[in-house]
Amino acid sequence: MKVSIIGASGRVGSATALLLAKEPFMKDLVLIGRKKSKNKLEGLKRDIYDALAGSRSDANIFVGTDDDLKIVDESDVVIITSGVPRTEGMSRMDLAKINAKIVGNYAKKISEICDTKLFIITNPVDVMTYKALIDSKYERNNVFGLGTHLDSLRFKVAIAKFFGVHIDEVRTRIIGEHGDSMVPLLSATSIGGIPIQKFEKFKDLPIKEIIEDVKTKGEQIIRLKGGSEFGPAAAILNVVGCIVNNEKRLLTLSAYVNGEFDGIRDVCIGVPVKIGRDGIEEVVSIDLDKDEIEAFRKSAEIIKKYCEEVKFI
Ligand SMILES: NC(=O)c1ccc[n+]([C@@H]2O[C@H](COP(=O)([O-])OP(=O)(O)OC[C@H]3O[C@@H](n4cnc5c(N)ncnc54)[C@H](O)[C@@H]3O)[C@@H](O)[C@H]2O)c1
Repeated sequence: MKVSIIGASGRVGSATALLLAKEPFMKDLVLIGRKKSKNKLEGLKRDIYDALAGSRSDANIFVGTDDDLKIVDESDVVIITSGVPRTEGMSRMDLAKINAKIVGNYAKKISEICDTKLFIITNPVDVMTYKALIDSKYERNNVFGLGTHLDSLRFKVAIAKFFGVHIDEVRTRIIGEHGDSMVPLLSATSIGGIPIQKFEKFKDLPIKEIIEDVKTKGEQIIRLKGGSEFGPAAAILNVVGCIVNNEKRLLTLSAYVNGEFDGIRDVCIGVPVKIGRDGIEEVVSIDLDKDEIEAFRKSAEIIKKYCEEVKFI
């Protein structure tokens, strides 16, 4: 398996590089950054090789810059994490125009080099996924973003802690924008296969507080330690693992929807997708509660407005 990470000198890129390099499926890992990041990437490569030796893993690591992007040729997946990150007090959408130029430019250049899958992490991730899809002109199954997968994991942890159960017992998801308008799906939440509403403790679940905590988790981490890295990196690894092992898991990623959900069209947004060797193999259309579909529609409208704004820049 060959995976390239664009923006590998950054927080999320470097944490992802370490996790991926340790996986037995990883053969060639390419770390890409701007020219000025070259030394940092060389240092990262050496550091990861030490970590691999210490954990009895093996992979080949290559370093490249914007000037030699051809090194990504034949990648199974190209992960894009490049961009200006949020600082305290900024919303993810504040970054849309700045980051659209960066992501769009990489998407176009990569598509001129090879056929691959583009996996977008840069925020606002739904808008960036749309931009990457438009500018790469790849088929829609080959372009997807981390979407609300990380938010869903955060929601899962909160539910597991409240009910005092192992995290694997909880199944849940959040759809919509990776941002303020995200939509937690209680209708799709179960513990040990039992709908959450059937538990006696459900009536005491502080759902509003939990959702607010999930929504602000990224901001909390920025305030406390500068930015998140391990959470996103683990979520990214989940997705790459699904592709490599053709797992066909239903994850909540940012995908192009065109009518699968209540007629919402031409936008990239967090939805349940079946992910396997061919990337997004299906956008899984599900029956939502009335308030959930209304909230999802609003979320799609917010993202769509920004997609229109960045489409041609
Ligand atoms: N989707 C998610 O769940 C999620 C989670 C965490 C972070 N993010 C996003 O991922 C992105 C990276 O976050 P980070 O914490 O690693 O940031 P970072 O600042 O640590 O790294 C950013 C990377 O982008 C590169 N970069 C910056 N400006 C550039 C430009 N003009 N051209 C090319 N490359 C440029 C930097 O050199 C660096 O490699 C951000 O947009 C952040 O908001 C998304």
